[in-house]
Amino acid sequence: MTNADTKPVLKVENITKYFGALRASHNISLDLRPGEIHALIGPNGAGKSTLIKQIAGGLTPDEGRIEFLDDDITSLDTIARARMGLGRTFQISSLALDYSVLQNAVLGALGAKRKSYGFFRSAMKDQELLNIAHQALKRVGLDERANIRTSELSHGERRQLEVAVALTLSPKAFLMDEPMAGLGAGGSARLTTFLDELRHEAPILLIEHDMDAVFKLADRISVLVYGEVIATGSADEIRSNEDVRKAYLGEETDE
Ligand SMILES: Nc1ncnc2c1ncn2[C@@H]1O[C@H](COP(=O)(O)OP(=O)(O)OP(=O)(O)O)[C@@H](O)[C@H]1O
Repeated sequence: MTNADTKPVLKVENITKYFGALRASHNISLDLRPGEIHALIGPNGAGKSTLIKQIAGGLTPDEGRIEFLDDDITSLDTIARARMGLGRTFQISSLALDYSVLQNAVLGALGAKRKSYGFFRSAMKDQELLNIAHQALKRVGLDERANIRTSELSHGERRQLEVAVALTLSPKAFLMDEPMAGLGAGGSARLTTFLDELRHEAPILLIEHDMDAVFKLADRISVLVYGEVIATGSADEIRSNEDVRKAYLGEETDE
């Protein structure tokens, strides 16, 4: 289902971004609506991560604007956007590997609550932060691993922990950059089920190379090629779109 009539939570309007002479984003417009998973697909180097970084605040667009919950956030930094409720999981892990699973989750909660402690061990005694952290870990199925060093987690568990850290923010929208990467079939299936539920709490803009997951989960799919959105539509519309088949899905079947 798509809540086609509901107001978007996030609106990207005419974003253009150059790296030197390379136009990595070309006049991109898309939105994210309540309750939906909007997937962003496209060949390697199409500009998916560059777009997500501009939405998250790590890169500034040369042209265009970004609106989140009716506010123009184009000039806000990553931290301000996160505090407004824009949650993000990264392609490259941002976890502190020497810290425990629980400590990583508490770090997330600490940022969200704008609390500061001289020593991190004091934060680890803050019951409010601990509750938020445990709750987030429970939701992704990692609570029993709370006291393990993060470096000892499997790849799949680290991905789960990244989602838990994002959850400590109580996000109003999620940006997820390849959350399934490196997961086995079992891990991928579990994350698919989880994201399927999570979308009702906060919609998800999802970059994902796992086409099975994309076509199973996405209410809408946008296809990015050479920095341009060449199509947006339902899974069926995208599957049968001739331009998309030529530009992208044809390649995918050869891999
Ligand atoms: N900081 C940068 N400086 C210069 N060029 C960059 C920078 N970041 C990305 N690019 C280039 O911009 C283009 C888009 O890259 P981007 O990583 O956004 O693509 P992508 O669709 O996310 O690719 P992938 O699926 O491989 O992750 C590529 O040609 C890339 O080499």
